[in-house]
Amino acid sequence: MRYMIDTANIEEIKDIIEFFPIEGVTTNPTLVSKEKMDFKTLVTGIRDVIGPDRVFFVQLRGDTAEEMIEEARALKKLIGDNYVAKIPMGRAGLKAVMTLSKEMPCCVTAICSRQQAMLAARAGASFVAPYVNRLDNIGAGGVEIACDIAGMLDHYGLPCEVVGASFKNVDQVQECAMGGCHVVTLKAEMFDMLAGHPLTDSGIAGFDKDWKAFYGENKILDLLK
Ligand SMILES: O=C[C@H](O)COP(=O)(O)O
Repeated sequence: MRYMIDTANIEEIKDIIEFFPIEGVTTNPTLVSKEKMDFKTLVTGIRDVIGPDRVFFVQLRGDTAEEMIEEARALKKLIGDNYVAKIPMGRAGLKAVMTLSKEMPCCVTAICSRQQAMLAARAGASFVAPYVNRLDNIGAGGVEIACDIAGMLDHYGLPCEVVGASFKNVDQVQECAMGGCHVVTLKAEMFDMLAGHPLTDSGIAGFDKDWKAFYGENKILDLLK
């Protein structure tokens, strides 16, 4: 399973990509609006921070397939080949994917059922984004749906990956990993939740104490001089 960060906050992105293995940035209209910035400045700012080797998902806002197609082409021109067109599930979205997927990778988002994902994949989407926590919150089994979708796509050999979205805890992420989800996109605070463990902290503190008992404040390079 690979990781992306789900934010439009440039400072969060800078921080997380420095310390964690992040394949890309996903955004949505809520996250983008939260930054209260000129849209073009924000998008180019994120583009410049993540560079050309990480993917950048920006969600389209058009009401029709034709509007979405125009938006996606303009965004690709601005961002580059690492742009992924994030397209809301629905009739217009599927129609847009059938054209756009010949020009750029597409992610169909707001996926809440297995058949939505299957339709998106058949339309040509490279990614589908099921909303894990939002489904879990209503007792609809978000983790199970995301994992079933991953299994279904792999079973049929479809070139489409699950980007699990909307996570609130480590268990959801881990269960998606065990269930074959290809990617998860997480809020910034989740990365430290995944990386941390009290036994890790106490183990490392023990090494530090034992080292200092003999070598004091010397570091390895001091002792190799
Ligand atoms: O784009 C979709 C978001 O990842 C949804 O996340 P959320 O449920 O935390 O708003």
